[in-house]
Amino acid sequence: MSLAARITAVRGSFDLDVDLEVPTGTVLALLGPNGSGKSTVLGCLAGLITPASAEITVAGRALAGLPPHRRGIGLLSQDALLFPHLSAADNVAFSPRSTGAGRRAARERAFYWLAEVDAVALADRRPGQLSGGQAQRVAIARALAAEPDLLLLDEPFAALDVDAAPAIRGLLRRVLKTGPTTVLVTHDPLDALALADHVAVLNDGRVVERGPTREVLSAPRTAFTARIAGLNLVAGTAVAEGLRTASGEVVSGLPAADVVPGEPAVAVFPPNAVAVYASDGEHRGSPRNTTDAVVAALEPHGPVIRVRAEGDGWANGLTADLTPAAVAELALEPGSAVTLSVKAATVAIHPAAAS
Ligand SMILES: Nc1ncnc2c1ncn2[C@@H]1O[C@H](COP(=O)(O)OP(=O)(O)OP(=O)(O)O)[C@@H](O)[C@H]1O
Repeated sequence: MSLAARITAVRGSFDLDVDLEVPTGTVLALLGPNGSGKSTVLGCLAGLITPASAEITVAGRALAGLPPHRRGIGLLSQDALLFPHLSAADNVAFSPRSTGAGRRAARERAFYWLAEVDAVALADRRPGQLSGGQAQRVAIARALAAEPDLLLLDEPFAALDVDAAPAIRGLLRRVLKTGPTTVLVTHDPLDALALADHVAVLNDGRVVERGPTREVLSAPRTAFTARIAGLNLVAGTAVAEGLRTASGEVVSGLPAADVVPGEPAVAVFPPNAVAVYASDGEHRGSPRNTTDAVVAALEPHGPVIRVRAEGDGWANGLTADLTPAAVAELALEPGSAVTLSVKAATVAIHPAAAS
């Protein structure tokens, strides 16, 4: 059920004007800094905020003007917001019950979804007896048990502690593979990488960039997106020591807890983790994660110079931040041959959406 939306909204002195297209069954991440309008977009889609104007269709059905409960939308926010007086199973069964399912059918559907999120053992507990991560599992089951045409995720990991977040992120990645059309709001590019097929970058109420997640985040076309993303990304398949690229090179790094060997993954590291050496045939630095490249461009970036590299294999498109003095010492200019080296300890390996 694809989503098409064109929304304008005014909140005090803030105005929003966005259009979004999300193909059936895919995940769009809305990425942007605080106050850029992400929650306003979700609120308008969900029917919780009245827009100035809105055309919203899901699978050709017009939603604007419908009350929230008739939109066929599931909403998952930072906090699980479970009904405190109901057990986990009854919280999940509430969704199908509210759309007309009988008691037994609703309970069956609740247990199906509790099993999907590995929470059957929690079925009889009240929300007060659940940890934050457990409650969020139940909330995911509740959102999906409604079989929504459109799922809205509002910073779903923001309230979880750092230990719980990777498991929930992994769980969402699994259920979203075959899940409904989804809009994910986040300010964390890693969430977008893990879950989203496409991203739209919001700034000050406008979409400033959009496209396939990896493409946008690894080669941002606007300085604004580069500031948000600001990361080097190398895509491939997770292996024990890190990641193997499509051309067979291995990038060593530290896998996040939810990385599964053999599954799509990205290696992520900041530009200031990349060391640049003159290419004199001698590889210095760590022998791992060392590759030859050519300087494609040099751009001032605040107090540093950002060196953009091109080359065969994983060096292509990497950026490195150097001091002006280092750039002068190495006599770097476009076309200079260099060797790049990245310490494995600075490389994080994360699961990635498959596309
Ligand atoms: N009730 C309100 N009245 C007036 N202005 C509001 C109201 N709610 C939000 N705003 C303004 O609307 C703008 C967009 O807010 P919104 O919450 O959509 O941004 P966001 O990208 O979701 O931010 P965050 O990441 O902080 O949640 C902000 O400038 C905010 O100050």
